[in-house]
Amino acid sequence: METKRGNLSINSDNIFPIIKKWMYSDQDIFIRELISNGCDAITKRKKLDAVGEAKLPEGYKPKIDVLVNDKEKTLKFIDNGVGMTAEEVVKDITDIAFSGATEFLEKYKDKADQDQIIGHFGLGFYSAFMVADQVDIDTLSFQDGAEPVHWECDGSTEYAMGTGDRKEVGTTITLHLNEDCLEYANEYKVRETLEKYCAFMPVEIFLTKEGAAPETEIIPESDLKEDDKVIEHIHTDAKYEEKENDKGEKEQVEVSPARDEVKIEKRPVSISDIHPLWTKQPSECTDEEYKEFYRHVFLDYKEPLFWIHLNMDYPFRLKGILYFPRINTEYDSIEGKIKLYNNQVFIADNIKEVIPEYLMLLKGVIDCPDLPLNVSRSALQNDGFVQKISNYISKKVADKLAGMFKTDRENYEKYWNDISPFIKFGCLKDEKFSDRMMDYILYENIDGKFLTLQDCIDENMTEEQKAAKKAEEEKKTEEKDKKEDTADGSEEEKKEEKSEEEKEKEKVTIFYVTDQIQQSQYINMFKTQGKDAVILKHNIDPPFISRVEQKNENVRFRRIDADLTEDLKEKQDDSKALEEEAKDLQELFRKAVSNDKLTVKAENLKDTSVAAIITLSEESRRMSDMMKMYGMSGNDDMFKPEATLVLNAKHPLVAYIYSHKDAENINLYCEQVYDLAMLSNQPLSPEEMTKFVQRSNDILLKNAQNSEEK
Ligand SMILES: Nc1ncnc2c1ncn2[C@@H]1O[C@H](COP(=O)(O)OP(=O)(O)OP(=O)(O)O)[C@@H](O)[C@H]1O
Repeated sequence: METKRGNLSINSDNIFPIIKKWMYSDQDIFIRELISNGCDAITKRKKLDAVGEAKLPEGYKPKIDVLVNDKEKTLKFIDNGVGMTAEEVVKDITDIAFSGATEFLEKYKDKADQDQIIGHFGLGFYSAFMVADQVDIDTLSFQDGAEPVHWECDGSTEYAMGTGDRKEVGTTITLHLNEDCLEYANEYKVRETLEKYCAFMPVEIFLTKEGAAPETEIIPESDLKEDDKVIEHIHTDAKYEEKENDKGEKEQVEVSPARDEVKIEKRPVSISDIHPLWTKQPSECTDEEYKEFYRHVFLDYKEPLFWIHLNMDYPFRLKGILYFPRINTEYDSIEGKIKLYNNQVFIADNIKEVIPEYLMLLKGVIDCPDLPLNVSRSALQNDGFVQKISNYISKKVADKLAGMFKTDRENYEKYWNDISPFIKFGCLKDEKFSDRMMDYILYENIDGKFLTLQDCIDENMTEEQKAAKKAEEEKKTEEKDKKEDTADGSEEEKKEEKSEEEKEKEKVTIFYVTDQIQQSQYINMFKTQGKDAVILKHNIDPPFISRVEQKNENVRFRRIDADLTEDLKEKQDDSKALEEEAKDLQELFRKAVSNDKLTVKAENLKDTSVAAIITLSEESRRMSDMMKMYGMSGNDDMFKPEATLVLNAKHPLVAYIYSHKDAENINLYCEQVYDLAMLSNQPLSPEEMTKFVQRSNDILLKNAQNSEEK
């Protein structure tokens, strides 16, 4: 073939500077693009063979070799795919591919920053010019009588094409690396990039350093395989030693047998696993395989809790595995990773347009060949199809969890504390997921048992609420029966509007604990009176319970120190007297602790060991917690939750204070009682703590002196 010179059909004088600059951020994708082209060419060749249009040679093994050469500063991609004829090189490379690249750049060059294109698909062959000053193609088509072609282009708009010297069908792309990109002549850099993008490509990929002496290994002759490149056969004779036998005679004993071994070139190991686990049927995969895949892909040596194998063919194709990772401590930040693939080609991590946000906390792989990847991220966001994918994944996760709840409750409970942050976050972020999951949310109670919301409601309903519920149900059935009896059933349904007060009355209160140590006094009181509370101590819980309250109008959550339920108090015989007592005590305590806004209540608590406790109004505490979370509270007292000091009128100390209001040390006692109640609710400030310790010492000293006087 005569050497032909031609012009690339492009508008811009030189698009390569644009390619280089524009793509700078993830330059390494050229490796993925060139390997993908090689894979496509191999797939085409196999297909042509399958339909009888081409014949694969005996023992054909599809593969792509990647050769790095740091001396020559080249990087080569060699495939044994279909190859190209001269006409095809002109048509596919100089015309089509180039116009594709030009169009691509025209479209996206101004949007590069804010509107990144997913995975930069569509740039193809010309991405090689991001790192190379010159690119050569050496190719031989599978077609009968095809001549080898050599094509080269130095990054200007001109190219040269002539007869090449390739002997076998397939294509070699040679990149003459530019001075700024010599890192791609480094074996380790290329290996790292191949592992990132090509770890699951459907064709085996082998990386070799050109010119380096091959590594060798010695194996037993019996393990030799047909493909092994033998360097030498090694025979080692058996070894004997002279030893004395039982009879005291000397004899030759064999100490190591004769060996036949071979020195071979180290067997190449493919960088790609061509059959990744997600491509298999879930029924064919073992637990060990799932765990091994997880370790290998995420380099996380903590075993995952469980996983979901996604496998869908219709209405779109999607396969993948999502793992629920184990969180070590409640303080571990949860950081997941979802790797997105398109036909086993890695696209990117954590693409929030496709994967529901809360699932990013999981770890996993998703392969969706139908994803429109050559569009911008913002377009993906508004794409109905992408939305469907996201919904499907979300539904699958909810189904799996619901299934586990129903059929494997024991494990579900075991994993609950690990998985609940994901689930609760999901409920907050995704309305549908929340609807699907609400019945399967567990609440661990103070005895370590796991309850559903309905269990919590049932156990916390007061007798009045139970009676009211029963009455309402009976009324409903009666009305239904009546309606059925009326021939035309036309009677209009009368809906009774409930007043706010009625609604409030109907609400079942579920108490919760956020800190088992700090709130232990309250927990003990609850336990003694046979009352229950659930533990909700994760950061996600405050917004989560607000969501549950919104969704279930008849439920309200109160922290265990929010209020005193009637169950903890004696049936009051003389509330008037208690009110009077509270009034006097309030005056006394306000003066003693120098806080004229302090609210003091007197109650007859059943638990006579408790002298005083603090209650914090739920609303003001939630507000204050929220302020703290957003770092807005500062030292401002305005956001401190409203505290009430509840004194147990039945406790002898409280009774003493009440009946000795004018005693000499009464302020000291009041302050101490107040601080002790505070201490069982929250840590004291450093100043408060210092005062408390000093005062405790004073009281002890006074007590000691008194005993001495007696
Ligand atoms: N290694 C190869 N073997 C055979 N043909 C090839 C090879 N590399 C490229 N081609 C041909 O050149 C064409 C253009 O390649 P290019 O990578 O620019 O775009 P593409 O692969 O068609 O699409 P994409 O934009 O998704 O990469 C290919 O469609 C193919 O016909």
